[in-house]
Parts: sequence; C-alpha cells; structure tokens
Amino acid sequence: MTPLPLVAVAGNPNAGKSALFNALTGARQKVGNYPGVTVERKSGRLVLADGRPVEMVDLPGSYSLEPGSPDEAVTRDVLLGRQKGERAPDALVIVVDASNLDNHLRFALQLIELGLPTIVALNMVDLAKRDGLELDAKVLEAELGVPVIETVAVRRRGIAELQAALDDMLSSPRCGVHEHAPSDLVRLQRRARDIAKAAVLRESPVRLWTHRLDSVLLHPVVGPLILAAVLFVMFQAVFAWSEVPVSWIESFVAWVGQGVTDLLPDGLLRSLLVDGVLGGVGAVIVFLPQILILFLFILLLEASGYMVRAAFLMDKLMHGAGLSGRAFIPLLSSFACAVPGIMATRTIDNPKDRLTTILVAPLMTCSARLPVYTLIIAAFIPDRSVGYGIGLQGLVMFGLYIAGVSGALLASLALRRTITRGGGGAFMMELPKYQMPLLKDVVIGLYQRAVIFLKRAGTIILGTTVLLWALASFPQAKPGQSQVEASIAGHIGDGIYQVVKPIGFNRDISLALLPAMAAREVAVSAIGTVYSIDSGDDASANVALEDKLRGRWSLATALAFLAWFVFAPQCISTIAVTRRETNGWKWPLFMVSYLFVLAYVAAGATYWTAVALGL
Ligand SMILES: Nc1nc2c(ncn2[C@@H]2O[C@H](COP(=O)(O)OP(=O)(O)OP(=O)(O)O)[C@@H](O)[C@H]2O)c(=O)[nH]1
Ligand SMILES: [Mg+2]
Repeated sequence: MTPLPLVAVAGNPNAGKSALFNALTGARQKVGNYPGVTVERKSGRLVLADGRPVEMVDLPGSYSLEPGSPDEAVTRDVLLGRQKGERAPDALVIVVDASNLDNHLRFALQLIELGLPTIVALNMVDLAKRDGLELDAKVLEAELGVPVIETVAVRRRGIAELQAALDDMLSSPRCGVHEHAPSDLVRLQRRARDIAKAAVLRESPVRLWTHRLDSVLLHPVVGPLILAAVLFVMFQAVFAWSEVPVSWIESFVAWVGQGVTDLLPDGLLRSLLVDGVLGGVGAVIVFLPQILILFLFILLLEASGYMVRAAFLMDKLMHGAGLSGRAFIPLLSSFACAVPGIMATRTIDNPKDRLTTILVAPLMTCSARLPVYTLIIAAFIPDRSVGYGIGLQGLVMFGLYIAGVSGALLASLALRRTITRGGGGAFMMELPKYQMPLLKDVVIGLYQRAVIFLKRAGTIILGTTVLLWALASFPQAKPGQSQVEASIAGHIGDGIYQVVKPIGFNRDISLALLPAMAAREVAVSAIGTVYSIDSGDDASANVALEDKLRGRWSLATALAFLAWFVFAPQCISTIAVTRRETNGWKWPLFMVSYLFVLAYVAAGATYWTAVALGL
C-alpha cells in the first residue's frame, strides 16, 4: 500500500499551527514520538473533497531552518526529508501570524524556497484587526508566489477555504525539495519587512509608531548609541538620585549605634552590636537606594519592551565574541545576580555555547558589587562634574561596568578559541510591542528586590559579619597592641596579605577578601567591622566609613581594589550553581582559577600604573 500524501504544518512558535491543525483534522489525531528524541510527533487525517485521505503533521514551531533546539532540529529534518521515522512531506502549510508579519515572513520565505507545493495561512487576522492592522492577502500572494488564505484558526474561519486550496494543490501533484543551502538571514529579514510593509492596507497610529520607533532604536548605528546613552543615564542616576535617601539611612544607623552605645556598658555585647552588627550590616543597607534605582531602570526597560530590542542590538556583538544571541538574556540577568543568570543558560541548546556563557556570566557586574563600587568611588573619586552635567563618580561607575562587559567578551573569545571551540547556532526572536510600564508592576518589582536585599543583609551578611567580628575580637589584644592585628582574623589576613601585597592591597583588604566570598557586599561590611573594632571608642567611631577609608588607603590601592572586584572570584552561591549546572567540580574550579588570575593581573596592573602616574 502506498503511504498517504503527507502535508506538514510549519511556522514560527505561537503562530497558531496546532489550532489550525486541530481545525483541519478534528478528532482524527495520533500522538507519538520521533524515534531517538523526546520530540512529540502529532499527526492527523484529513479527507479531501474527492474522498482521498491525506496525513497531516503538526511540526514544532521554529524561527528558521538553522535549528537552535532539538525541536527545531526535528522541524528542519522533517522538512528536508531527513528525519528518521518520517517520509518526506508532499506539501506544506505555512502558518503566519498576521499581527506579527515581518517576523513570521522571514521563516515563511525560507520555507517557500524549499520549492514544495505550499499554502500560506495568514492566521490571527482577528487579532491584527483588533490592533488596527488590515492586510491585503492578494499582495502577499503576488509577492510570495503561493496561495495565501486568511484564517482565524480558533473560530474555524477560513478553514473551508484552506481545505479547498489543499484540494486544488494536491490534485496536481508536483514535488521535490531543493537542497537547502544556509540562507542569508539578513537578506530574508529585509525582504520579509518589505513584503509586510507592501501588504498593509490600513495601520493604526500605534503600530505605525512602533515601526517608526524601531527604525530609530534598531538602526545599526543610531540604535547602539541610544542604548549606550540609556545605560549611561542609568549609572548617573544611581549616584545622583540616591544621595538624599542614603544620608537618611546613614543617620538612622548612626542614631541607633549612638543609642546602643549610651545604653550598654563597654564590653563584648556592646562591641558585638555596635562593631559587628551595626558596623557591618549598617554599612551594607545604606546601599538599598542605589540597588533600587538600578532595578527601577531594569524593570522599566523590561516592561516597556525595550529590553528585547537591546538584546537584538547586541546580537551581532555577541556573535562577534563567539557567544550565542541567546546568551544575552542570561548575561543581562547576571547584572542583578549571576545565580539566576547561570540558571537561565538552560535555554541555550548548544552545550558549548552554554558552557561559555556560564563561564563568563560572573564577569557581568552583579548588584552585590554595587556597594563595593559605591563605597570606594564615594571615598576616592571627587564628586564633581566633568562638564555637560555629567558626574565624575557616575562616569567611573559606568567605566567599571564596561570593564566587566569587555572582560566577558574577551574571555568568551579566548574560551571559544580554546576550551569551548566549535558549535554555535543562529538566534531569532520576536519583538514585542512597546508598552507603557504599569506603575503597579514596577512598585511590586521594586518591593520584591528590597525584600530580597534586606533578607540577605539579615542572614548571610549578618552571619558572616558576626563571625568575622568574633575572629577579629579574639584573642583580646594586650594594651598598646592593635586588636585586629592580635586577633585570629588578623593572622589569617596576614597570610593572605603576603599574596596580595604585590598588587597594592593592604592588610585590611586582605581581611575582607575571604568573607567576601560569602557575598560580595560582605567586603564592605567586613571593612566596616574591622575599622569599627580597631577604632574602639575614640571619636572616629561615628565617622562615616568612606572617611575612614580616605585616611587609610592610597588612591592607587583603592583603584586596584575596584579593578579586583570587576573580576573578583565569585561568591559561594555562584560556584555552587555552576557545579550544579555543569554536573561536577571541573568547571567551577576552572572558573574560580581563571577569574582569580584575571582579578590579580588587573588589580596589579591598575596599582602599578597608578603608582607610576604618581597618584
Ligand atoms: N485570536 C486568535 N487566537 C488564535 C488564533 N490561532 C491560534 N490562536 C491562539 O494562539 C495561541 C497559540 O496557538 P497554537 O495553535 O498553540 O500555536 P502553535 O503555532 O501551535 O504554537 P507552538 O506549537 O508553540 O509553536 C493559542 O492560545 C491559540 O488559542 C487565531 O486565529 N486568532
Ligand atoms: Mg503547536
């Protein structure tokens, strides 16, 4: 018995393929698996007007014939007649979303090039109409060279017409897949855009504006400049807007400290509360306003629809650095924290792409490093303008973020040439509509951030700070001796000091490096605690931490410390999540080592350059 003619339903994810497939085949469906992969094979039966049965398969949604996931690989293999357990299709139904035409036509054009008998279902015309977009199917037909049928799959509108077109097409069989040569995606995208534009009958102002905005924001030259400007403003704001709320929190912490000092007699308990808890945790919670400002920007950019466009702009750069475009979202999340960032790499299908992304994710400056940067910048970089209303402090902060990103790109280039050579697929995504962010969503997002931050301050940061306080307070110093020097922590710090002395670090920094592995902010709380213990009861006890630093560190040391933290070996959570995601200790150990070397070299180079310049 000759097998039934096979019709494949293909298109972008969410085009409505399954809805259309259901409308055409009704209840006559079978679900199985393609052999050897965990991808579902959904097929159904359709009876043509002349009574001939036809088999129809509903393929996984795909952005192109260059697969980025196992699902997309099956789609490609079926379409090219290479899939095990499947015969080559005799005809194609391409489903496109009318309200998202330029994105969907790109894949449609690629599919039409295969040369199979093809019908395009222009689906979701109801949604397009609701959005104020009407399209001319005749123009599309002329441009694409295949029949185009308007459908609303979920309402069965256009299904009869589609079935009639299938009748026509399958009664005069012609066949043959052209061998698929990798397409020039940029050319396809441009052509898709032109066709989509030509097919517009009527378009609402909102859609028109989206297109106009995109032609500026996604412009190959102007777009990246605007993105850089947006990020620049963001880092300026982190400083400029936080000044007042930071000073409130500072005064509050100082007020509580004074209260405890007045209330309790001199002794261990008072030292624990004032030096340990307030000196450490207090030093960290003053950064709450800055973290919230950073997240305010991230939330607004996400909610407005700009973030995905930023990813789109970065795609080329990412490819240049040997990373998959899919790596952008994980790397962007790593600006908040590397842990969710590394977990988000699961969306990257290619194992080498994924490993590379995991290994460079800690180079994205996570928000936990913000307190360290802010403290050092506030202490050592003068708060003055460099002209045009641009603050020097914000500029330095921006530079530190850029240094992290450049480090990540360079590291990825180096890794792709050596350890993670090979692989790499194209990445496609859809651009959402621009939207006015909802105040409620932003407020909730910020609230959640604040809770997470304060929880960290109350648990891991408090815990390590108290531990450090204990290590720095015992054994008690003899009269005339520095307490910190006499303590256990002092001795551990001495050991580390021998290693980091050549790169300009002092003993206080050495003390902070180890606890900073628990969480990066602890570097700040640790220094806060150490200085608080060491200054004892004298007048300097209530001096702000940045003023204490200014008296004790040279500018060269401060800059070296900043450079260290751009690359600094990650916190324990990052190492743990890397172990989990890579199934072993090999990669986390590799990551810690290469980042340690980078941090060491960067800090050393910074220190010696600064010294040579006489800073
Ligand atoms: N309003 C409207 N909704 C539709 C139409 N076609 C499909 N949908 C809805 O769009 C969503 C996606 O449809 P699916 O049929 O699952 O899309 P798909 O192409 O099979 O998606 P993947 O299998 O994930 O690639 C579902 O919620 C459908 O109910 C349509 O013509 N109009
Ligand atoms: Mg589906």
